[in-house]
Amino acid sequence: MTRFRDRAAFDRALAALPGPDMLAREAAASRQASLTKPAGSLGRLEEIALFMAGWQGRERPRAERIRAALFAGNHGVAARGVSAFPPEVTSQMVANFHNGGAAINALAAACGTELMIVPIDLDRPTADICDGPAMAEAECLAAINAGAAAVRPDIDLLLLGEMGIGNTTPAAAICAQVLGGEAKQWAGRGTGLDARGLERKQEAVRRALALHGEACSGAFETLRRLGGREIAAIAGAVLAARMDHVPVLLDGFICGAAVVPLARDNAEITGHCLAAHCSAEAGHARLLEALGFDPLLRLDMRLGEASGAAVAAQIVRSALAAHAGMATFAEAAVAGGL
Ligand SMILES: Cc1cc2ncn([C@H]3O[C@H](COP(=O)(O)O)[C@@H](O)[C@H]3O)c2cc1C
Ligand SMILES: O=C(O)c1cccnc1
Repeated sequence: MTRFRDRAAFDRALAALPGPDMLAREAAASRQASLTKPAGSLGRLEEIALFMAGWQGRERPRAERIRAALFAGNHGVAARGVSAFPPEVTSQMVANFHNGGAAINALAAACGTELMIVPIDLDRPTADICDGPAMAEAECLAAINAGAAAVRPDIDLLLLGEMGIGNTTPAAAICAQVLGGEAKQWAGRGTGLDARGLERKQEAVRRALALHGEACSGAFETLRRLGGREIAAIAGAVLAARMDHVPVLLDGFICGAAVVPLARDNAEITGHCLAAHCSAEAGHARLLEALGFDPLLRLDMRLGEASGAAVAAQIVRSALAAHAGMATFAEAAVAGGL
């Protein structure tokens, strides 16, 4: 199924976002108030349980079917030496994901999530964003739909992540374009660039903004000009998840940057998303603040691949285990507080 037939369908979906099921959320809140603990004593775990209840439409939300969707794409701008690694690492890592040898394989197994790897046209890198738009309209739409195709309404929680050598450069360009600020505030060391590499990366972001800035009129056009296939796929998955009432855990800097153009068009888009962690990439803390996210974890991770989301999924599991499994004051014959 193609979720978005054309750019207009994408725009329409973004303009008409469904909200959470407030009745289910209220039912979950009354259950929570009756559980054998001082009110509020499970802190953010309580908020997470209510968030999940609202988006799943269940008083006792589930974490049985968790899917990590990992999108991969290649980037023309990588030829400018903006990454510490060569572009062929993208497809080599996709092979590694299939063989079970990457960090995300271990972390997804540790928290019992299904792992879906979606390489998108790896043999056709996007155009260099310093020279022209990253993608043609049809290519961007196809990438957005590849992201949307990873979403099913029966998923309890969707983790999103990416792999694409060079992709912190388009991510930084998107942030600088939509959120403002200097290229150097958004361009970080990525996979471990040295000082000269960092200068090349900042220059690439400046050139991309000078070329595309005024033409980035809305979410689709910003993703098409400055993004990449895996970035557009994440944006498509976030929007499709909202349409299907599937809660989302966003991974790191690149994943967050994919949401930034959507949030400029409709700030409500972040409602069904949690930020898994604050990565060590330079611009991530500022990005999270701009989107209004308070990340679940701060572990100085800077990997991508949905790795931070897979760790944070354990916290969501814990929140739901307490919410569904605890006894009420009445059931346990424990005296209630004042
Ligand atoms: C072996 C390896 C595994 C990775 N897994 C994720 N990334 C991460 O690094 C890349 C972004 O950083 P930059 O913009 O500096 O290239 C993305 O592929 C991201 O997912 C990796 C990078 C490498 C080298
Ligand atoms: O924040 C991230 O997820 C990240 C940072 C650097 C490189 N790859 C991913």
